[in-house]
Amino acid sequence: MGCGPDNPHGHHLQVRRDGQDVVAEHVFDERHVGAPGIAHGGAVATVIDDLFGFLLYGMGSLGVTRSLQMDYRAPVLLGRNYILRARLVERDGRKMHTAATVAHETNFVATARAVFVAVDLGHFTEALSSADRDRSSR
Ligand SMILES: CCCCCCCCCCCCCCCC(=O)SCCNC(=O)CCNC(=O)[C@H](O)C(C)(C)COP(=O)(O)OP(=O)(O)OC[C@H]1O[C@@H](n2cnc3c(N)ncnc32)[C@H](O)[C@@H]1OP(=O)(O)O
Repeated sequence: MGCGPDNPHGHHLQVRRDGQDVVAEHVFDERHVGAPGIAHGGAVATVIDDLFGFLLYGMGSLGVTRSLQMDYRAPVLLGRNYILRARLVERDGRKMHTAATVAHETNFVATARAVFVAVDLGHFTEALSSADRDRSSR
C-alpha cells in the first residue's frame, strides 16, 4: 500500500535519507480523495506510517506501529507536491518514538507522532502462516 510497485492503488512512495531523517516527495491524486479536492486523512496516515517504516529499516530495526497519532493542521490538497519528513525522537528499549511532518513549501499541513515496537522476523512469518491457513480453510 505504501511503497511497493505492484499495487495500482498504492502510493509508490520513494524515500531517501537526509542525515538522520528520511524524506519523500508525494502528490496525492483522485485515488486518495476524501472530501472533493482533499486527500483522505487515512491516505495521509498511510504514507506517514510507511515513511516511519523506512526510517526504521534504515536504522536496521524491524518494527511495527503500536500507535500513530496524526495532527491535521490544514487540508492536504490533491495534485500538490508535499514534502514528507520523519525522524527518530527517542529509543527506549523495544519502543521507538518517531515524529513526522507533511509540508508544502513552508506550510506544515500535518504532523505525526508514533510508537513503533521492535519485533523479530517471527512476527511476520507467523502472520503469513496464519493468513495462509485461513485462506486454505475457506
Ligand atoms: C516474510 C518476512 C517478511 C518481513 C518483511 C518485513 C517488512 C516490513 C515492512 C514494514 C511495512 C511498514 C508499514 C508501516 C508499518 C505498519 O503498518 S505495521 C502494521 C500495523 N501494526 C501492527 O500490526 C502491530 C500490531 N500489534 C502487535 O503486533 C503488538 O501489539 C506489538 C506491537 C508487537 C507489541 O506487542 P508486545 O510484543 O506484546 O508488546 P507490549 O508488551 O504490548 O508493548 C511493548 C512496549 O510498548 C509499550 N506500549 C504499548 N502501547 C504503547 C503506546 N500506545 N504508547 C507507548 N508505549 C506503548 C508497552 O508499554 C511496552 O513497553 P515496555 O514495557 O517494553 O517498556
